[in-house]
Amino acid sequence: MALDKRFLLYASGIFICYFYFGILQERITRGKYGEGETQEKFTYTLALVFVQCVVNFAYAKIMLSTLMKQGEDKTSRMYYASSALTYLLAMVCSNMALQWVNYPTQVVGKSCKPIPVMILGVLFGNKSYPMAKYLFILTVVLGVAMFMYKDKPVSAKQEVDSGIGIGEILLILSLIMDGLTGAIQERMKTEYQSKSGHMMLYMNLWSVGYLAFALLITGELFDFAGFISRHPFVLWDLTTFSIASALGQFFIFRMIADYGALPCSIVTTTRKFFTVMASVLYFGNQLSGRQWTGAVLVFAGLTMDSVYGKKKAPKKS
Ligand SMILES: Nc1ncnc2c1ncn2[C@@H]1O[C@H](COP(=O)(O)OP(=O)(O)O)[C@@H](O)[C@H]1O
Repeated sequence: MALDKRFLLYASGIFICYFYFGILQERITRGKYGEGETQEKFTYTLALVFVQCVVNFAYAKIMLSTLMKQGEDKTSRMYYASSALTYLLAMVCSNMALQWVNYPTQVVGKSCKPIPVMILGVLFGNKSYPMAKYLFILTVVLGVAMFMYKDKPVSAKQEVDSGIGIGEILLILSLIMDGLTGAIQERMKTEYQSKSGHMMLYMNLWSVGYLAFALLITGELFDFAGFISRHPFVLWDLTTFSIASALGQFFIFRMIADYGALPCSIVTTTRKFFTVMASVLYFGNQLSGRQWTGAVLVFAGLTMDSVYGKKKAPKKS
């Protein structure tokens, strides 16, 4: 992973925008709306992702017709249609998983993202990496997972550990979808030299189409409209959330187009690690021994990767 100025700019953009995105996402989805008997929760995942994709699309459209003209796009529409589907399924599966596993488990699970991105990139994205890179990425992922994993409080009632359940299966499916999305994006780049703005525009356009269909079929659109009319102030949070999402995704697509899906997933995973680390330190908590080991592994893996991970393996034909 080359650490030039542009890379650092994109990484900072992702860190800042998704930090704000995370706060708003939690405020919207965990907030309580109304008082007493009529109090309700926000349960409109499809609608939330729909609004997000509409704003992402609009942002890409505005950028492409003003500041960031990127010329003609020859990318196969099949690639946009399929990557939009895998990108949506990844989000839907990880959200659905929350019905069976708790939030920290979901974050730890999803922090393995660089692994499927790497493996499926090699299998389906025509990518190849030097052997050492696998080791560095594994070190980073292991470090992040060790850092984030929460021991169950001793006083809590021991639940029967059922091993792999529906929640875990959904997380694995979500990771596979993330890996496929990255692999298709790599193919777009090598076969059509697809540009960041075009990828953002069309992936979100297809997603809006799929989601509009799903919203109508499930009837969620009407429930969501009712919710908005009962709690119109949520529109403000939805707007700022979507703007953070569009700005963040802009950097994500720049990162993918210029550096690839794997460096992008390493940055997003490292971002989660830093967010948790900042909150531990901010609240004056001590890092546990396991967390220290995790942090050392993350830094060691990232440093090794930025120093030695650059060498390209011979390209597959
Ligand atoms: N390869 C990608 N292509 C398009 N959008 C992406 C990609 N990777 C991440 N994103 C966007 O960034 C958001 C946050 O991603 P990330 O930080 O990796 O967390 P997670 O996937 O666990 O939700 C995703 O929900 C998605 O909207």
